[in-house]
Amino acid sequence: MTTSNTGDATDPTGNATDDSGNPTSDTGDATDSPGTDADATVRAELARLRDSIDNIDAAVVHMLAERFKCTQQVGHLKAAHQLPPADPSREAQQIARLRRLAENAKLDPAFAEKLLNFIIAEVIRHHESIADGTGQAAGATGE
Ligand SMILES: C=C(O[C@@H]1C=C(C(=O)O)C=C[C@H]1O)C(=O)O
Repeated sequence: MTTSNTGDATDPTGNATDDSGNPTSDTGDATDSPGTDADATVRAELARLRDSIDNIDAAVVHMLAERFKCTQQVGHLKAAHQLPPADPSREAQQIARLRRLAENAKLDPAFAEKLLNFIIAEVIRHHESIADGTGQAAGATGE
């Protein structure tokens, strides 16, 4: 719910809800309204799906953290051997591969490409900082 919302919304069944998603017209008696059971079912399904979304988001964060630990090491290796921060031919291979994986997984390949480019741009920024001496020390985790 946004903070700018002043009026009551309706839930997915069209019933009036308050800002917490609770029915405003329901007296709380499970037997008095035909909409009550449906409301509870919808809320339970929404909560179940949101639990899965939260688990997936946590997995994404942990996987990204592991990826950045690897790329930080690559950055130090490159800086130590005067290699350039970016490697466009490697990136082209990764993008082609990720687009194929996305298509097979029924994920929009253009979205997958944008996401990878966003991540790689951040990695290259880190590598540039490591090379110019303003980056994170080797082995530092920030924890
Ligand atoms: C991590 C590297 O450095 C850069 C970042 C990449 C990435 O985040 O996957 C890929 C290529 C490089 O532009 C690398 O060269 O492998």
